[in-house]
Amino acid sequence: MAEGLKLDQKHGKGRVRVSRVWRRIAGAGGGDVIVEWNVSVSLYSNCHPAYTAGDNSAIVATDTMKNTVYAKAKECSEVVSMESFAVLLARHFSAFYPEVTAATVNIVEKPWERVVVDGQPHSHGVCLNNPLLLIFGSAMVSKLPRFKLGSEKHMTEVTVSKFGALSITSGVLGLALLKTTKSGFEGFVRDRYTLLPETRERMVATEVTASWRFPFEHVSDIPAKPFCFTERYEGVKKVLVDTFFGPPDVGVYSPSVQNTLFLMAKAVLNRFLDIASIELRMPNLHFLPVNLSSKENPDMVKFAGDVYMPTDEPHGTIEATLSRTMSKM
Ligand SMILES: O=c1[nH]c(=O)c2[nH]c(=O)[nH]c2[nH]1
Repeated sequence: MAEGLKLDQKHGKGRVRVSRVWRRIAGAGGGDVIVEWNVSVSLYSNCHPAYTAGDNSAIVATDTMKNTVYAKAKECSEVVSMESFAVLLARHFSAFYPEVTAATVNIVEKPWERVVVDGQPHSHGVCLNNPLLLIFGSAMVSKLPRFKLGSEKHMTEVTVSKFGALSITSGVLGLALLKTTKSGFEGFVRDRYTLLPETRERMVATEVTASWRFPFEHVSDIPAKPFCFTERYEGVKKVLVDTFFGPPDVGVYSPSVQNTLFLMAKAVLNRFLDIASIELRMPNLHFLPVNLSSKENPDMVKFAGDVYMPTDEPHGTIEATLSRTMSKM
């Protein structure tokens, strides 16, 4: 490497789309299982000569990485969670290639769900965002309490080093939540640039991105139970949503997105001891009160908590990570 320069690099294949079908006998909790995953792979290896001298001898071709995703999907003869598939892939890349020191695998799942026809789970039909859906896939998964909202997606990121050191997170992407009331924002800094009025009555809307880290530090620490990650995903989503909304009849007052975010994160850590930390990103998606008037028509639309203009930009960006320390919070 040239004097005074440092090169950090990795390479991989992004957005490898794979779908795996497991054929199963129809019947109680049965039927075909299909998943659709968008997989990204990054490999850490010493490829400096490729950058600096055109020497590709240490490069695993990204095309090979793509092929491996399909080959490993084929090898999974039993239904696997996407976290388990990510671990399997990351272990393969870091162990199989002498050049590779660590591998990161990201997966985002498209939320296909078994369709229900005449109250009966269909043996081979799935659709996206089915609000009626109560089960998906195998008998084991079907026993989980499903929490169905909308178009949110399940994601995971797994890194495995050559010696099995592990980092594993799961998350939810785009969990859209809105309350028509029980939200306000008061007491913030006021200066000559401030126009926003203080309020104890507003709508609040967000699209939560959450990512929670498991405490497993080595591949051998991963629980043997096949669907523990899927179960945790459903559980975390439910805790996040329940905390955001509060009880169905009275709700819960939110003095800021910041406070609600904190309570959501804390509820997850309190409920699930196998989660070490959680990162929440909660954009504040503004619904602007609509007032329309002209000299001739001063009261065309006068806002009375009824007509809003939904916006998604610009939006507030509220983000925080809550982690366990040794002492109890
Ligand atoms: O809950 C809120 N947090 C903010 O930081 C903020 N800033 C703002 O303009 N509105 C809001 N609302």
